[in-house]
Amino acid sequence: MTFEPPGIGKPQAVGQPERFGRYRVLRRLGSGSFATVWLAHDDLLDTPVAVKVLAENWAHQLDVHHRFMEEARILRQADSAWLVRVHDIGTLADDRPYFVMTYADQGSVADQVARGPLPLDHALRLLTEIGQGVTVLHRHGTIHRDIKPSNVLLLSSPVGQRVLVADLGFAKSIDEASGFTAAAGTPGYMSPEQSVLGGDIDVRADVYSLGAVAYELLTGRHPPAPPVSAPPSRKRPGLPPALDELVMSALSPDRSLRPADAQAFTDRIRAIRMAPDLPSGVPWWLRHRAAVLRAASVLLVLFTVLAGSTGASAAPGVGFKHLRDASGRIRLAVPGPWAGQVQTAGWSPRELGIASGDEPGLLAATDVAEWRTPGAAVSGVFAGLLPAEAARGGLDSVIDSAPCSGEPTRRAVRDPRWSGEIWQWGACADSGSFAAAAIRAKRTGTVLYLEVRQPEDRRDLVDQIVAGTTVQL
Ligand SMILES: Nc1ncnc2c1ncn2[C@@H]1O[C@H](COP(=O)(O)OP(=O)(O)OP(=O)(O)O)[C@@H](O)[C@H]1O
Repeated sequence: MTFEPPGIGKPQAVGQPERFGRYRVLRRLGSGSFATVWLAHDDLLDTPVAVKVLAENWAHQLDVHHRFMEEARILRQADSAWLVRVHDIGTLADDRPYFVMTYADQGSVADQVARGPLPLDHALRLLTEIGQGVTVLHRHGTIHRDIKPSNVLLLSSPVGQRVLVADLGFAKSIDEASGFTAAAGTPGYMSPEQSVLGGDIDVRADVYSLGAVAYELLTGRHPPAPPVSAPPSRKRPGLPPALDELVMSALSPDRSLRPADAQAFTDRIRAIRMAPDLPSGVPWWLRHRAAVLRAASVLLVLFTVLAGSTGASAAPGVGFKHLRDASGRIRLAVPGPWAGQVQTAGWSPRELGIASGDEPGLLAATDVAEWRTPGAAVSGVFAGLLPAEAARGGLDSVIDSAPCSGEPTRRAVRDPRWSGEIWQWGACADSGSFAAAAIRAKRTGTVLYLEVRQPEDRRDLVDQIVAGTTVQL
């Protein structure tokens, strides 16, 4: 949520207009504090565009009108590949101004981080590009003042995605900002000096926000209110110490301790990215955060979906529950006592650093929220589909860092329907045994990634879970 000066609210609801000038309106993309953004089509140049229109209830407020025009001017003048580009500007019949921008067709960085912490190399690439966008603004003599993941949009490009820094609604010229400045920004991302009414700010306010964005991309959460005392590695062990140092210095309440500007911050991110020993991927215990959060939001957690408990296929003393994921493709047989909480909403192998969208996935555990916590006394099974090419190199290509200390026992899957391998650690972080498996259906070639956590080190249970698993095409 954006912190707004008193008296500022959301724009009034408006119906869908047909056109803004030559731009044919397709649909509404969203509304901010002062404006609504529409997806439109430029029929003359045959290209989609985003059109930002000042809200009716603010059209006669001179300072808001001025700020809106200023946003368009800065973006036009800066004219950078790392910023949203402004192509045109106009006025509606009722005198409201609008400006026409590049349409960012891949959502925002906030959408990505909502799925969980990002693989390190991906997070560093995004930070480099965001830093370049903010550097362009600083060179132009502008402080953004509201850098956050939802204001960083993504555009598809021939080599993947490109970052576009957007929403300069609070931007201020460096010359004006040294005097009296109204408080503005978004809690969680704004520097301590921005929340002081009348305080003076400089480009280092944006450096603080860059630090906050870095913290969120790495840990999945924005930092606590300043002063921030724990580095991101506290939440995500294994990060390079130089990255911890950079994020903590950017988040320093004393701005003289921060990197001098966006350029200095970005140069240090680049140097960390180039280090030969940079770890990749996301530690295994962070992977399911996204799935758990998504499940919580759609209330899929906390009950067993398809019951039908039977002891027919069980090991002595163990009754199995048969479960199915939301897509209906994965079926699992899980020891009944472990299936107290079930989340069926899928997962994203992207969180393992594998290029892929959301895939079917299922987690059944005694406590789904603790699944990723090392040392937690949790038992259960996770199963998620993998793109076939991702597992071609076996488990080596899926697990990038050892989830437990010591060497696992490795064995091939012996099952009439599945091939693949299982790695099993007998004692994992003092919390029982952990097994990981990448298994390929012999008939269809479908690949499934499995994890089993259990208090004892029973191979027979892992084998039975594999044997009780089916995947529909
Ligand atoms: N160029 C664009 N391409 C695609 N979507 C855009 C573009 N510009 C803005 N949007 C989307 O339009 C919506 C409104 O954007 P806007 O910048 O007006 O406000 P906001 O950032 O959501 O809120 P606030 O200004 O209050 O912080 C957002 O969902 C944003 O992602």
